[in-house]
Amino acid sequence: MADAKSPTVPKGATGVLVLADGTVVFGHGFGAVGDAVGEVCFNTAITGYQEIMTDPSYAGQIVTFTFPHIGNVGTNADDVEAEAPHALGCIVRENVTEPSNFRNVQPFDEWMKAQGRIGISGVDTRALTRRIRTSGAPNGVIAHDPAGAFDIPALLAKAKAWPGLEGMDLAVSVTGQQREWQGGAWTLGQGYAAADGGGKPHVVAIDYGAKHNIFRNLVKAGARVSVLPAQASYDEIMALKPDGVFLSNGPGDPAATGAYAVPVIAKLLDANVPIFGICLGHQLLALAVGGKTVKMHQGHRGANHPVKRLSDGAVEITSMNHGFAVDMDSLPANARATHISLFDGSNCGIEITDRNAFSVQYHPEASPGPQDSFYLFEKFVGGLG
Ligand SMILES: NC(=O)CC[C@H](N)C(=O)O
Repeated sequence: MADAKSPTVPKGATGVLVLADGTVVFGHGFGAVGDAVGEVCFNTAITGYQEIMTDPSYAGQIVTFTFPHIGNVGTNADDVEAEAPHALGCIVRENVTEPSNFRNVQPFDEWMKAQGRIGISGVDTRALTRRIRTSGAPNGVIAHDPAGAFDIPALLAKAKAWPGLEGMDLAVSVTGQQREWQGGAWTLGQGYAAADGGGKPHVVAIDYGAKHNIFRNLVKAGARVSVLPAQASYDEIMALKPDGVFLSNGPGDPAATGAYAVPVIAKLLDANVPIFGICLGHQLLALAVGGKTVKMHQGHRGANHPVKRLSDGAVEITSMNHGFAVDMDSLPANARATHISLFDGSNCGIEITDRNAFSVQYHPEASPGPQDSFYLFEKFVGGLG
C-alpha cells in the first residue's frame, strides 16, 4: 500500500483504490473506465459474484471479494438480482481469466464494462479485509484508466469529500415502478418458472431496492406478488387489498429511509396487516415500533453467517449483507428478538408479539447462499388469509 502524498504510479498499473485516509493501492483495472466513490466493504461468499454485484443493497458501495478467483464462471442473464448492477465496483485478488462454465454467456470483465462498473484486480484483498475489520469500512475511490494516468490527489479529495452512508437514503434511487411480479423458482435447463403465484394470497411488496429472488421465493411459497415503490403511501398499499405486506431489503441508512417508510409501516401495524421484512425491511419494522438502528463497525456480508433461532436453538447458516443493525437494547417490550448472530451476538430477527409481524436481518432468499431459511417465506405466506 502506497501513500497518497507520494503518488508515483507503478509501471503497468491500470487500476487504483484510494481510501479517504490516504492509503493508495494499485492494481489492474477491468470493466468500465472511470472512477467511483463509495464505502469499501468486503464479502466472504465463495460463489455468486454476479448476484452480489446486482444486489441493490450494495448501492453506494465497492465490494472487496475475499474469495480470490472472481469472474471465472463468467456471467449470464439468469444470475441477476436486479436489472443492472448496483455495487459501484469490485476489488479482487486474481486477474479475471477466461470464463469456464457451461452457463457462461459473457465474460465478467466484458459484463462489468457493459454495465458501467469498475473492477480492480491484483489487490492483496486479505490485507484490505484485515484493515476493514480492524478500522471499519472506509470511504474510498476506485479508478480504472488503461493509460494509468491517475491524479491521486484529486481521487483522494473525492474520497474525503464523500459524506458516507450514514444519513443517506438510497432506497429512492434504486426502487422500481409499480408492477405485478412474474417469475418463480429457478431450475437447471428451464430457468425461472413463469408462475405468478396463482392469485392467493396476495402480497404487496414495498420495493426499497429488492432482490428479485425474494419475490421468486414469495411466489414459490404460494403468493401473488404486487410490487410498489419505496414511497408508496398507506392508502396506495391498502388500495391493492393486500393479505400481507412485505418490506424489502435495500441500500443506505435505515433511519434516513425511515423518514417516509416508518409512518406508513406504523399505520400498517395499527391496522393489524400481516408484515414480513428482510434486512432493510427488518430495520424499518424495528424503527416503526420505536427501536433504533446503529451503524456497524464493518458489517456482515457473506454466504456463511451462522444465526441462532432462539425459539429452539437451531442454527441457520445464512446469507448476509448489512452495514447497519437493530440495537437490541432499544427494542420495546412488544418486539421480541427471535434470532441472533453467532458471530457477534447482534440482532438478526424480531417478532411483534401483539401483531402478525416479523422480520429478519439476514437473507432467506440466499442468491447467493444457503437456503436453510426458506421456511420464513412459508411461515409468512402460509399464515395469510
Ligand atoms: N441488504 C440490506 O437490506 C441492507 C440494509 C441496510 N442498507 C444495511 O446496510 O444495513
